[in-house]
Amino acid sequence: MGTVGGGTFNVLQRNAAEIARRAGRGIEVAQIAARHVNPTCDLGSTPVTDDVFAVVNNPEIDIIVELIGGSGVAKEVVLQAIANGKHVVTANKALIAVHGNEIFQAAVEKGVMVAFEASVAGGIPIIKALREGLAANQIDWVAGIINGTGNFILTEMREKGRTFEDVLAEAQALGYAEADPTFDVEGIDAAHKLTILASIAFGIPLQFDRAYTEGITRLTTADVNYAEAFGYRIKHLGIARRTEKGAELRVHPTLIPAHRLLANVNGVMNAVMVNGDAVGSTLYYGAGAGAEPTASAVVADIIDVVRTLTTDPNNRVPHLAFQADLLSDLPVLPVEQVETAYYLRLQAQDRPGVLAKVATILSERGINIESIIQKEVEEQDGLVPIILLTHRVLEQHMNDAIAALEALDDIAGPVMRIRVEQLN
Ligand SMILES: NC(=O)c1ccc[n+]([C@@H]2O[C@H](COP(=O)([O-])OP(=O)(O)OC[C@H]3O[C@@H](n4cnc5c(N)ncnc54)[C@H](O)[C@@H]3O)[C@@H](O)[C@H]2O)c1
Ligand SMILES: N[C@@H](CCO)C(=O)O
Ligand code: NA
Repeated sequence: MGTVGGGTFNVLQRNAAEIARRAGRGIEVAQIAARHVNPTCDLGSTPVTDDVFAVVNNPEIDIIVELIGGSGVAKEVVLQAIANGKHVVTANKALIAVHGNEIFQAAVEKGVMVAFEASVAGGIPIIKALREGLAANQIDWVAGIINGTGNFILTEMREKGRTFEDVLAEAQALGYAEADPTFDVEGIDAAHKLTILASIAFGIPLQFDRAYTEGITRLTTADVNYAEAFGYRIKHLGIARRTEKGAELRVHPTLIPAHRLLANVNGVMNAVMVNGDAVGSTLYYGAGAGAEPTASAVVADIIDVVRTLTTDPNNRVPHLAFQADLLSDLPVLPVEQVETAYYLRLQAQDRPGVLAKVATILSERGINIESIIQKEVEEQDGLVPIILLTHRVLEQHMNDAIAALEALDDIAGPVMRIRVEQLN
């Protein structure tokens, strides 16, 4: 009965009549396990226990809705529910991304469903869209803003000049952040969600440990402003792309052209772009976190499960969109094998010839400069910033170039690098 649990209870009560008309039968909250009753809920006579396994083992119950979070007791709850022949609905992306292969296998063996729409992009029905609406397509890439807390922080910093810590505290108070908010700001939560999206898009097993993850904590206002000067915005994106060599799976701050719709997704809103070979580019937008937006997805899953109760278990929509025995072994590429364009910001000594040395290091590694800004103003200690955009290059060549740049006497401190995507 936390944020999402309370929201789910309230939506189920408020919309009970509409939900029953859709599901074909009433849906009753038979029992709740909670440490504390959520003060937004009027429980009436609904029984509450503090023993979650009392619910999981209650023979009167058909569907267990797991809204605890994490991979501790939540994993036990889900596996025990499956073992007891109950269907499961969860919002827990950490659990699905890390233990989903095991959980789905157990569910298939027992002939039960595990539904997890709320786990990715909150209320946006992106799993439904990918798994069913786009089932005709070969999906080429998926790119999205899939952490509400992080996007809220970046938006408030950019638009109102607020500090990182101040906005994070507000996101926590609003119920957007994970129990451990480093999951939000270090990109772990987004990597959990991207792992799930990539599996459903490409038909590969869940491989969270292969995802490349970079957070937003190192971004500075200067980078945000320089990006704008080049006509870009910085967004924290999850990107999954199918290439001939394998699948890219990466979460990192990204410069995207300011006119793209994704660049204009602000606050706690999420958006996911999906590119399919038949449909082209499609975009899904909505609230990525919060009690009732997330409950919207949880309740939709409950309705889905209720409608499917009478379906032959062998004939249901597969958990990962593709038949469980037909997943592909397309490898997830190490990030060094990923090709992107780059934004680089260097702190250079204000002496002649520095720019030429920088250009030489880049060109020796086949890296073309697209545009460059060299600030006239000294910022500090005789240093002037050089900001440049490159054409696309393999990450391993860029790593090599950055190491060479950082070794120059004329360059002070680490080089700031942000990947650039055109998303077309
Ligand atoms: N908050 C959001 O906007 C959002 C959006 C999408 C998905 N999610 C996911 O939903 C899940 C829940 O998130 P939340 O924000 O509601 O978290 P929360 O911390 O508000 O709620 C979790 C609740 O679980 C309770 N709990 C913990 N252990 C328990 C136990 N053994 N028995 C009974 N209750 C127990 C806690 O007391 C708490 O009330 C997480 O997996 C989260 O990642 C959250
Ligand atoms: N902490 C998550 C909740 C939604 O999954 C977010 O901010 O996006
Ligand atoms: Na969703």
